[in-house]
Amino acid sequence: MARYSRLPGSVALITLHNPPVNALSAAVRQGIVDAVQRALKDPKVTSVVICGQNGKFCGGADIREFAGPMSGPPLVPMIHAIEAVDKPVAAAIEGVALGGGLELALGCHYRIAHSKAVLGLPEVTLGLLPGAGGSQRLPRLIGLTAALDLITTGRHVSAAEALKLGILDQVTDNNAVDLAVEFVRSVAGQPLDSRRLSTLPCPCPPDVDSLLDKVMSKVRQRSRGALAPVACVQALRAAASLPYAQGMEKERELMATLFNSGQARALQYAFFSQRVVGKWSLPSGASWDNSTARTISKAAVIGLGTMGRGIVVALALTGISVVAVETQEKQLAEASRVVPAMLQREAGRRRLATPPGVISFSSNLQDVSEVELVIEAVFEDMSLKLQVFKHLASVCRPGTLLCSNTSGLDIDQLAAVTQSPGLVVGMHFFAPAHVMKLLEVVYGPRSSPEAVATAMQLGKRMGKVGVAVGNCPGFVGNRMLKPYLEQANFLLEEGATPQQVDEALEEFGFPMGVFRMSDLSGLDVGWRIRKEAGLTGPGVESTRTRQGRRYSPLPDQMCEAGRLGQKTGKGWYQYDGPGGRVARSDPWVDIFLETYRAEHGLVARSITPEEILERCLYALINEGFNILQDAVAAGPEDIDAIYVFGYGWPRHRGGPMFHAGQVGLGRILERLNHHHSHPDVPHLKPSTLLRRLVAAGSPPVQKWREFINKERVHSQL
Ligand SMILES: CCCCCCCCCCCCC[C@H](O)CC(=O)SCCNC(=O)CCNC(=O)[C@H](O)C(C)(C)COP(=O)(O)OP(=O)(O)OC[C@H]1O[C@@H](n2cnc3c(N)ncnc32)[C@H](O)[C@@H]1OP(=O)(O)O
Repeated sequence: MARYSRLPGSVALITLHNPPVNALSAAVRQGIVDAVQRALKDPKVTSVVICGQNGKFCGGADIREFAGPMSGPPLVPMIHAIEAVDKPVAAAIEGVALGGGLELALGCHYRIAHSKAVLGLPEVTLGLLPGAGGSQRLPRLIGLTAALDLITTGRHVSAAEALKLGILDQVTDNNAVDLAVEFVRSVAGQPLDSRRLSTLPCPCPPDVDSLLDKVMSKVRQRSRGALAPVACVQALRAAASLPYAQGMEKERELMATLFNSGQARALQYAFFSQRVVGKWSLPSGASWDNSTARTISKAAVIGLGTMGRGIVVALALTGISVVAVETQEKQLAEASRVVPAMLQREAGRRRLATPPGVISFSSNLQDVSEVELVIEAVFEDMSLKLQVFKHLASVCRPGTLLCSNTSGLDIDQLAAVTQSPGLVVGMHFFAPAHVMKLLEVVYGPRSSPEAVATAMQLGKRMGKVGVAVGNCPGFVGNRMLKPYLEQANFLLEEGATPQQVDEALEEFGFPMGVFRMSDLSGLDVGWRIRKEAGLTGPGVESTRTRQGRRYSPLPDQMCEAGRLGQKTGKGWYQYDGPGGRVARSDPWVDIFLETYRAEHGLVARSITPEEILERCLYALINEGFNILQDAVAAGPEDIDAIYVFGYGWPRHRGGPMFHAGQVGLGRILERLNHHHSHPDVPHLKPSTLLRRLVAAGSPPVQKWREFINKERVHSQL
C-alpha cells in the first residue's frame, strides 16, 4: 500500500509501504493512484514527494506477481499520470530505486537521493526489459549511449554515478526526504514542461545506427541465446528513432514477448533460487534462522597455489586480516608478489579502495595460531590434507574453525583427525576464487550448525552465493559433472569429435563446451583422481570396462601422450604454444580417435546435436535427482544455483533441475530409459526420485522439496 500525509504547509508525502523492498504490488500501485488523486484534488497541496518506508525507495515491480494473472492498476498509466500532474513531484530515493522503482522515479519531475542509494534497471537479469517506460524515458534523460550501457547490463549505479549521469538532480548525505520536501517547496509554481521526460528528444550520437549495431552484436555475443538483452537494444533503437508514443508501443510489444517466454520464467526462478539457498537447513533441523554465526576478523589460508591466492584476495577484500601460508619458498615468493597485484586489480574492478596491509605472508604454519578461521587450500591429496589438518589441530587455539577447500574429498575424514570435528566444514571455492560467485559449504555428519552458519555468513560477506551441501565424493557440483564428462567421452568413442560435442553445448548456452573446459582446467586433474580411485595407472588393464562399468580410457591416453590441455599447448584442441588460449581443432586428435576406435572394434556413427545434449545433460540431471534423493542437496534450487553460479549453466535456462521441469520430467525419463537400454550406454539408469515424480504427475520444480520430504517420511526414497 501507499500512505498519504500532508506535511505542515503545502507538501503531500506519499510513502510506499510493502516490506522488505516496497515492491510495486497491486496494493501499492492502487495506493499510489489514490494518493496522487488526493494530492491533485487538494487545493492546499502545491507539491508532492514520493518516498519509501524503512529507508528503501522501491525494489521495482513485485516479481512474485508475474507468476499469476495481472490485477490492480497497471504501472504504465500510473507513471504517466504522475508525470502529467501539474504540481511538482519529486522522488526521494533512499536505499534502492531499481527496475519499476526507478521507472516510477523517472515519471516524477525531480529525483533527489541519499548518497548511499543504489539505482538501476536490472530487468534484463530477469529476462525482461524496463517495461514501465524506462526504456523510453531513461535515454531521453541521459542520452542513448549511457542508457544502452545501463539497460543492457542491468548494472546498479551509486548515487554519485547517477548524479554524474544526470539521473539525479541532487544527492545528500543527510535525510533525502527532508531535502526533497524542502526542494519541491522551492520549485512550486514553476513550469514543469521541461521536467516531463516523455516530451524530450532522445540525445543520440551522430553515428547512432552504427552504435546500435555495435551494441547489438556485442550483446548477442555476450548473451549466448538470451532474448532480453537483444530486446533491450531493440527498445532503445525505438527510443532513438521514434516519437515517445510509438516507442512505448514498441516497448509494450517487446515486453509482451519476453514476459511470456520460458527465459523470463527461468531467470525469475534463478533470482528466487539465489535467495532460497541463503535460507539453508541441515537434516538435523539446524538452519539459517536458528543457528548463530561467528563474525570473523582474522583468517588464514594454507597453500598459495591458484586457489589459495584467490581465496586470500576474496577474504582481504572484505577487510579481514589474512595470514597467507605457503611452505614452499619459491611458491611463497611468487604469491607475495602476485597476490597484492590481484587484490588491487579486483578492488579496482569492484570500485573499492584497496584494503591496506591486511595480508601477511608466511612460510610457517605456527603463524596461524591467533586466527579465528583457517581455510586449507593445499594440493588435492588426502594424505597431505590429513597431515595439514593434524598440524592445524595442534597449532590453532581451541575453537578455531578449520575449513578445507577440497573439491570433493571426505570432510568427515579430515574432521576425524582434529579435536573438534564439529568445527570442520568444507568451503569449496571455484577458480578464480576471488571472482567466481559460487561457494559450496560442505557439512559432514559432525559439523556444527555454528560452523556451517559461520562459513555461510563469511561467504555472503565475500559476495558469494553460498550453498550448504552434504558430504559425498564430489559434493554436488563435481558429483554431477562426472556422468556428464563420462557421456562426453563415450560420445567420442561412438563417433563424435570434441568440436561437435562442444558446439552443441555452446549452442545450448554454456560459455565453453566440455572439452574446451577440460583443456582450460587441465586434463591431469581428473587423471590424478582416476588414478587415486584405481581406475587407471600401472597395473590396470587397458579395457573399456573398469570396476564393473563402462569406462573410456580416452582422457587417460591423452594425458599419457603429454596432452594436458592449454598448459602444454595441446589437449583436445591445439593452441599457440603452452598457455595459449585460442583453441583450434587438431588433426592429431582425429587420427587418435580413429585409431582408438579401430583398436576397440568401434564403428563411428553420425551423432546429432540433440543426442549430444540428451546424453550429456540428462546424465547430469539424473545425477541431480540422485543427489536430491540422497539429501546431499536440500532442494532443486540448491543444485540449480550451484550450476548457474559455478559451472556456467546458462542462467536463462534456470539450472539443470529447472530445465528438467521445462523439458518435462516424463520426457527426461523416457529418453534416459531409451539410452539406458542401449547396450553400450548402461550408466543412464533413471533415478528413483525421477520415476516417483513422474508417477506423481510431474509436479512443478517449486513443489519438489515438499514431495521429497513426504516421500522420505513414508520411506519411499
Ligand atoms: C500477459 C502479457 C502481458 C504483456 C505486457 C506485460 C506488461 C507488464 C508491465 C509490467 C511492467 C514491469 C515494469 C518493470 O520494468 C519490471 C520490474 O521492475 S522487474 C523488478 C526489477 N527489480 C529488481 O530486479 C530488483 C530485485 N531485487 C534485488 O535486487 C534485491 O532484492 C534488492 C532490492 C537489491 C535488495 O537486496 P537485499 O537487501 O540483499 O535483499 P534480498 O535480495 O534478500 O531481498 C529481500 C526480500 O525481498 C524480495 N524481493 C526483492 N526484490 C523484489 C521484487 N522486486 N519483487 C518481489 N520480491 C522482491 C526477495 O525475494 C527477498 O525475499 P525473501 O527471500 O526474504 O522472501
